[in-house]
Amino acid sequence: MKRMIIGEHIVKSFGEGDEKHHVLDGVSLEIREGEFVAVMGPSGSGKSTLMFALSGTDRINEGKVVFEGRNLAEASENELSDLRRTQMGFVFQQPTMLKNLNILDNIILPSMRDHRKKRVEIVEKARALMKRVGIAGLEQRDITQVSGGQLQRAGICRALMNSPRVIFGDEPTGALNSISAQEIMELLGEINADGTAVMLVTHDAMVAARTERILFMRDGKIASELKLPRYRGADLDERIEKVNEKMREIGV
Ligand SMILES: Nc1ncnc2c1ncn2[C@@H]1O[C@H](COP(=O)(O)OP(=O)(O)OP(=O)(O)O)[C@@H](O)[C@H]1O
Repeated sequence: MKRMIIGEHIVKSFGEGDEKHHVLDGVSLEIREGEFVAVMGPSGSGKSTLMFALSGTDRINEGKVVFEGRNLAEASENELSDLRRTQMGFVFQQPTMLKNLNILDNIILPSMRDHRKKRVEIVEKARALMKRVGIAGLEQRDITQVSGGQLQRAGICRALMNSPRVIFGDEPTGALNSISAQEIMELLGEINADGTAVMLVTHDAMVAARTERILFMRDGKIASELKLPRYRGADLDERIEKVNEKMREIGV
């Protein structure tokens, strides 16, 4: 598979002088087209910061991030925001949705900024996605009238509206009970199987065990990596055990 994102010796620091702290301390990695990757590691090890660096959400201090052949350091803020909107989807622990809009309008909101598209086409796409993720019929509900799992599905629809090349997820199952979490992972697995790369930050070994490559971070560096065969619905417990074993081995 072709390389999609290349990170070379990424340094990201916060603070000044004596207070300066390298949150990412020379991280190099590659994400290939269609890959399913998880990032694990202790709290504060730099997982979310890495995701923000790779997605061009945050500028880095040193090193390089190349997305689809494009050096992000050379892109303007507008170009970065276009790139994120058209090529990337984002899913967070709690989908940030507006209370005064119903589910459908929340899903289509970011796409409505693209004036080249007609509302009717955008709505049609949103309805198709809602059907695909199992929340057809909830279009007119308020965001307070659906379950956490349903809201996350709506967040995933929103992330898929522009058919991104990659979905970045920061603890996408973190606010869900274990059944909903499994269902959301099932869905992300299907989206990945259709060719969209997925990169998830997680503390949950069950989540990581469903991916095919797990990066373990410690102190702003990638301390280790675990590769797994593509998950096909069996042996999840064994996979979880492999993840836990690796974490014990490297002490994270
Ligand atoms: N904007 C910021 N300003 C200052 N420090 C920051 C900023 N963003 C992150 N940090 C610091 O960088 C470190 C890494 O943060 P990051 O959120 O990447 O960790 P994480 O591994 O994702 O942690 P968690 O699992 O708790 O979400 C933390 O010490 C955090 O306080």
